[in-house]
Amino acid sequence: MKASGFDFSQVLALSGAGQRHLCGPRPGTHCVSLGLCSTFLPPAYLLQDSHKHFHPFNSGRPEFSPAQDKTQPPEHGCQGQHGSVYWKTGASQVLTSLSPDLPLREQLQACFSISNCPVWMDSSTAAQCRQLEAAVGGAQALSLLTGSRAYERFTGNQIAKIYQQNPEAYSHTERISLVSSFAASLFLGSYSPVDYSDGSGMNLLQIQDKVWSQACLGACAPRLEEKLGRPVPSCSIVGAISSYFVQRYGFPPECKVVAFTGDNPASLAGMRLEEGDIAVSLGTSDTLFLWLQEPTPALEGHIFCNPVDPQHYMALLCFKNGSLMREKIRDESASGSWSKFSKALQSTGMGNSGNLGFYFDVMEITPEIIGRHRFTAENHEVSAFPQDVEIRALIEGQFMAKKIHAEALGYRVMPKTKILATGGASHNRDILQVLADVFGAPVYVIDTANSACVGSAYRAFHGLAAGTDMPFAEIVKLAPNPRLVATPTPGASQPPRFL
Ligand SMILES: Nc1ncnc2c1ncn2[C@@H]1O[C@H](COP(=O)(O)OP(=O)(O)O)[C@@H](O)[C@H]1O
Ligand SMILES: O=C(CO)[C@@H](O)[C@H](O)COP(=O)(O)O
Repeated sequence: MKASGFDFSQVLALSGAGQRHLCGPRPGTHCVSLGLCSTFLPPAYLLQDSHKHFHPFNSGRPEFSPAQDKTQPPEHGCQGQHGSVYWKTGASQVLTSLSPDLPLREQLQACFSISNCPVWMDSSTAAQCRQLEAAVGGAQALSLLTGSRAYERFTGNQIAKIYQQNPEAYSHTERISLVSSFAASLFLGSYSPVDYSDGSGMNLLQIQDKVWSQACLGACAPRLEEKLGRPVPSCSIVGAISSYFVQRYGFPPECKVVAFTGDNPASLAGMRLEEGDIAVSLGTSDTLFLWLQEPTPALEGHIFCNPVDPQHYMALLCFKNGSLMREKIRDESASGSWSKFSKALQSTGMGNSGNLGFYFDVMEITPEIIGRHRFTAENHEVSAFPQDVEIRALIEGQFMAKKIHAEALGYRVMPKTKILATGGASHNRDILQVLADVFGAPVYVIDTANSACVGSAYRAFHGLAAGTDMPFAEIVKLAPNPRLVATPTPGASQPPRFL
């Protein structure tokens, strides 16, 4: 397989992202960079339930076979960051002695102490968040320590809830994996450590010292450190491929597994972000991230350890009302058609004649707010807009919120700033034009919208070379440059005429 200027057929490393994008192994190659599950891991294993939970190994769907690899669409469940998997006492022994004659599902289905595992869309842990913040001296103190104030989806709070509501299941848990380290564990045939970058999405890791915070662990659940294992740098080789994959699927025994990470850190690697750039991922959620030399934790947004440079950091803002909200407005105001949605953007002007809207059908993360709010140029709140105005109000409102929140964290659009767009909605040029106009900066896409997937491939190369101290930039220097798709319309940064 060749992609992005690299010949991946020589790669004997696996590196993944807890995400649904994947380049799986293809006949005659040894490479793999993968996003969690999709076509390679049997979708059945990680089937997702309304984005709230996923079920390791219990969906009853057909077992993976190499033939299925070619036919399964890469859309079946899995999750991004923050999801967790609970291995039952004794599971490690099963994992290390898998028979290549049997499917994973058959052998592992009894290995989990929790069958419906929480994923990032679960926001039911507000009480645990308040307890965690109180235990470490408040939201700001927690943010300084772990890079984020307490967030409902962050894994420490999810673990705390499981411990409080189901102490028996918790006490029968010998290991807790993130979705990313869970997938790596399958390939290793033993428990994989959590990497620093995905580990930063747990409210448990001291992002500067790269160790679990004893105060946070103690506030969440007892004996948690031993269940999590020691975190490792994101570019660590965590071991060799298990004999199960060698014998059953023909992986070369020399194949190494590089620590898996979350979808957003993997995307940062895939987009080869440079200082001053902003990456905007328009997936199920909308996320915005950038490379930071120094951490600047705040009460809004997150600071994670950087996945490709252990000395540096990345910032991330997550907006829950992203594509699913756009789909709702598309269905209501554009008869379910993206092309009609685009026409509405083309037929309305920048600034929407002063009409402004904020659309949060589910409780938003940044900021915590729910409901639809529409305002006319005269600042009157109204309950509806004409269809075309509604569509532009949604898209302009979404991007204005991103810009305002990013600036509150200290981001500044610079003359050399590139906006790198990825995710499903980055296929839509008209949406990207609004992005360019609101930020006043050019928008680029990389060859594939699956930046997390390609980032995992780069990380695999980087992991193999890490012992040689080769910087990530050197690893990706042959990759194609991002493609310019939208530049700000002249006058976009001027105050609108209707004011
Ligand atoms: N042409 C389009 N215009 C706008 N949005 C689109 C378009 N095509 C796909 N999408 C959106 O992309 C989303 C999926 O993005 P993707 O990056 O695959 O998701 P995930 O976050 O699950 O990886 C869908 O929810 C869909 O609304
Ligand atoms: O919670 C976050 C980031 O903190 C989300 O970005 C998840 O990582 C899921 O991403 P999508 O699959 O919805 O894009």
